[in-house]
Amino acid sequence: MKFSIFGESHGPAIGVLLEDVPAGAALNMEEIAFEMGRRAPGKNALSTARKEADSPEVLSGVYNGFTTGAPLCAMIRNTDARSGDYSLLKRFPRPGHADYTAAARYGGFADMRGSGQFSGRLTAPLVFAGAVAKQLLARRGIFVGAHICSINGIKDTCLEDSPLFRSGGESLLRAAAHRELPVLDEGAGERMREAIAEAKRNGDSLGGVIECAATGLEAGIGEPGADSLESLISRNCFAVPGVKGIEFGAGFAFAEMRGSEANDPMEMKEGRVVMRSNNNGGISGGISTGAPLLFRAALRPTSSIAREQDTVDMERRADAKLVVPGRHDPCIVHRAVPAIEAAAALALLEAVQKLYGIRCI
Ligand SMILES: Cc1cc2nc3c(=O)[nH]c(=O)nc-3n(C[C@H](O)[C@H](O)[C@H](O)COP(=O)(O)O)c2cc1C
Ligand SMILES: C=C(O[C@@H]1CC(C(=O)O)=C[C@@H](OP(=O)(O)O)[C@H]1O)C(=O)O
Repeated sequence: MKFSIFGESHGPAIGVLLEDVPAGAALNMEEIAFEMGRRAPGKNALSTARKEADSPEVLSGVYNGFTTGAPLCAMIRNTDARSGDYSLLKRFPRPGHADYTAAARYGGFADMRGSGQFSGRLTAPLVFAGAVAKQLLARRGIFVGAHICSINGIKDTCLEDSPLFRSGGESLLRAAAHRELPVLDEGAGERMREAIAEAKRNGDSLGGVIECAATGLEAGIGEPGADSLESLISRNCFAVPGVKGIEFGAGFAFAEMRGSEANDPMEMKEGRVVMRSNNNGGISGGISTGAPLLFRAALRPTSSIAREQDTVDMERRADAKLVVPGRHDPCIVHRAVPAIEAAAALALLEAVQKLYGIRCI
C-alpha cells in the first residue's frame, strides 16, 4: 500500500492518499478514531495548546463500510491555526526547526505558517494510514504496538525484560495505548510527566526514545539490500518530524558486544525454529526471523522553546536574538508513539504485499 501525505499545518486541510488498498476490507472507523485521538493535539498540559478534532473525512475508496480497491483518500481539516505566531520566523529562523532549510530549499516560497509541510501535524494523516495498515495486518495475525522507552533518561520497562511480552502477549502494549503517557510502568510515566512539566516551567523541552514491536510476523518477510525491512521502517520513521535516530534489536549496543554475546542461539521447539534471545530485533539480512520485531526511535527535544536563542536576521544578514512565540509541545515523544507505530505498520504491509501481492490481505 503506497501512501502520499498532503497539506500544510495552517492550510485548509491535510490528508493522505492510499493506493493499492485491497478491496473488500471492512474498516473499523472507531479503531481509526481511537488511533487519531492518541496523537491529537491540545488534550493536556503535556502537549501543544492547539486544539484539533482530527476526525478524518474519507473522500474515496470506501463504500458501505468496505474498501472498494480504488485509491483511498482521507482529509483532516485544520480548524485552530494561529498564523500570526509565525510572522517573524521567515526573517528569524528557529534554531533546530526547518525554517532555514525550507527557505534554502524553496527559495522563500514555502508556506511558513505553522511550519507548513514540516509540522508534526502531518503525522495525523500518517496515523490514519497506519490505522488502516494495522487493520489489514491484523487479518494476518500481525500486531504493531509501541511505548515510550524513555524521556530525558527516565526509563520505562523494556519490552524484552517483560515476561508477558516474552510469552508473546500484546496486552502490555494495548494497555499502554490507553494511557495519557503510553508506558508499561505507570510509576515511570508519573516521573516522566513531572519532568516534562518542569522543563515546560523552565521554558525548555525534552526528548526521548520510543520502542516499537511487531508480533505475529512469520519468518521470511522482507528482502536484502536497500528495501530491507530495516530500510522500509527507517524510511517511514524519518517521515515523523523530530526523529533523529533509529536502532534495531541491540542496535548501537552491538558495538560493545562479542560475537558470543551478540548471536541469538537457535533451537527447535515443538517443531519450530526459535531464537533464545532477540538481539537482532527479529530481522536478519533484512528479512524477518519470526521473533518479535523490535526497534527504537530517538526523538529530539522540541526545538521551539520559550527561552531566548541565538539566530540570524535573514534580511539584515546579521546575528540576532529570538524568543519563539506560539503554542508548542514541551515534549513530542508521547504524541509520536502512534506515528511510529503507523510508520512500522505501513512498512510491514509494504513488505508483506511485495512478497504475496496486493490482494494477499
Ligand atoms: C506530533 C509532533 C508534534 C510536534 N510539535 C512540535 C512543536 O510544537 N514545536 C516544535 O518546534 N516542533 C514540534 N515537532 C517537531 C518538529 O516538527 C520538527 O523538529 C521539525 O519539523 C524539524 O524536523 P526534524 O526535527 O526531523 O529535523 C513536532 C513533531 C511531532 C511528531
Ligand atoms: C498542530 C499540531 O502540532 C503542532 C506541531 C508544530 C510543529 O512545529 O511541528 C507546532 C505547533 O503548531 P501551531 O503553532 O500551529 O500550534 C503544534 O501545535 C499537531 O500535531 O496536530
